[in-house]
Amino acid sequence: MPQVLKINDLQQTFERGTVNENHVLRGIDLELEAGDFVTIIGSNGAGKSTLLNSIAGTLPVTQGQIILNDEDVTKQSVTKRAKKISRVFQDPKMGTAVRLTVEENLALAMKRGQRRGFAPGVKPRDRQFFKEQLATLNLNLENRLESEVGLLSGGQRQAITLLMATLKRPDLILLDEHTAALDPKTSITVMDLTEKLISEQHLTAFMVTHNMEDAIRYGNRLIMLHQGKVALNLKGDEKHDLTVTKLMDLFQQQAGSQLEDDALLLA
Ligand SMILES: Nc1ncnc2c1ncn2[C@@H]1O[C@H](COP(=O)(O)OP(=O)(O)OP(=O)(O)O)[C@@H](O)[C@H]1O
Repeated sequence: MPQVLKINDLQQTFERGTVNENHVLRGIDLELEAGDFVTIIGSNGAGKSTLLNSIAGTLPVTQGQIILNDEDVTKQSVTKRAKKISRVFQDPKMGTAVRLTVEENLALAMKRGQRRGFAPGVKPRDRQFFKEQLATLNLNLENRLESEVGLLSGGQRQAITLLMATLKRPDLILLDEHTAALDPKTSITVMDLTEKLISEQHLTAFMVTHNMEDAIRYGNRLIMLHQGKVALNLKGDEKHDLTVTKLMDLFQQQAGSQLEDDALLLA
């Protein structure tokens, strides 16, 4: 499988040189192959969002390199990277424009990477395409093309955000606790949809989650961040056969300390 992402010695230090200096990422080395779906866990403040922010470019890195499809993007602007990397956040309000309709939001997503005009015009041909895509979500959204997104439920919005993030196939998709704000039933719907979109389009993905069961159930790889480093990097059978107990044991062997279940599960 071709390599999609390579991270070399990524370090992130906040408030350098002050009493509040915080060395959050302390040398992360990671390689992702095409189609890898990596779940990321770690206790509060472990640096999960910081890792995604560094990859997306919203944070300049203190040290290290980020290579995406053989291109060094470490110093590239967020806008330039957004053509290749899409992101879904925890808050359903972040991914969509509330005052625009469902089809206008999708039309904007189709223009990712192009210069956007002011009017999010929707061509009849695209409308048909959006309808087909929305129908695959099984949320009856294909009949809500002209509804303002702000009127939809959190789960429906998160489903649309996912569709928008994958409409123009990204090289990498970053999911930052994207189901954490949803009720348990909706969360399962959105997770199933996530898995379907990732596998159908053979996407390469990172998914941060506080839900250990989800981290174990989904994806082909699992990474645990601890004290600014990758404490566990599980793939293949190790990932496939994982249970919460095995995960805790592995962590204990690796870190030499006991993992508090709560430290991972509590947001
Ligand atoms: N822009 C910033 N400036 C200063 N400190 C920051 C910044 N972003 C994050 N931090 C600090 O870096 C540490 C790691 O934060 P981060 O949000 O990456 O953790 P996380 O693993 O995603 O945690 P959580 O599970 O609580 O979301 C925290 O101590 C946080 O306060």
